[in-house]
Amino acid sequence: MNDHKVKAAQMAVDLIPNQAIVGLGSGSTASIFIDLLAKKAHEEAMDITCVATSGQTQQLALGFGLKVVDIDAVDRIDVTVDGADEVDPDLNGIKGGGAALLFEKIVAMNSQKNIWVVDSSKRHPRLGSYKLPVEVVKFGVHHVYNYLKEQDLKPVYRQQEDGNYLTTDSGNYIIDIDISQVDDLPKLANELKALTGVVEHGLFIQVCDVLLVGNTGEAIYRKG
Ligand SMILES: O=C[C@H](O)[C@H](O)[C@H](O)COP(=O)(O)O
Repeated sequence: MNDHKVKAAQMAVDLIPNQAIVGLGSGSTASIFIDLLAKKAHEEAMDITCVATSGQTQQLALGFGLKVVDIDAVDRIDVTVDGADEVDPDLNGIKGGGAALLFEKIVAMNSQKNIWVVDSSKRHPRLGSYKLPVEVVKFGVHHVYNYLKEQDLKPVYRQQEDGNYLTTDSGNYIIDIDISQVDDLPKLANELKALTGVVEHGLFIQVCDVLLVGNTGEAIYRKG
């Protein structure tokens, strides 16, 4: 296990109160958080209810003995802990490296508080080093691809190891685009959302409330 990820995950576990309804993120750092949360919940006999952001996370959490319910079985989510692929100084970020962006965003947007757990390699002065995942329904996907290409966003279909296009938990494809030359990211986010066939994108703007950085031990709070 990566020590920096463990440290960030442990910092997040320390912020989870008893009787919380917790959104569980996806990815390697979120997985460590889930492991540590389950241990704490067991040791301290905490009453924790969880909502998962992917099938993989759900299986993992159930395997650790956590109580996981459907998102529509709860009226609120107190706090969600998730990883990120890239984070800027305003705590805006790119997510979806593990293709879980749609459920992650749904859970995040319905959470009272969003905590991201990262190491400092994820922090960048501006977003765009990491490719932005765009989740697109299969029907007519190539037309969306062509449009993104025309916009000079250098689209690439996300593939599995066997060469087939990766399919998300919702049965969609992922197209990764290059946003390194895009200045107005909120405008791009709106344009992508308005594009027919696009289900979601991995730009998370003003979503993260607290960034926990494992290797420095920092807790950075979003301003405003
Ligand atoms: O779809 C995946 C998620 O957005 C992850 O939270 C993100 O890719 C970060 O994952 P990791 O903690 O493994 O770097």
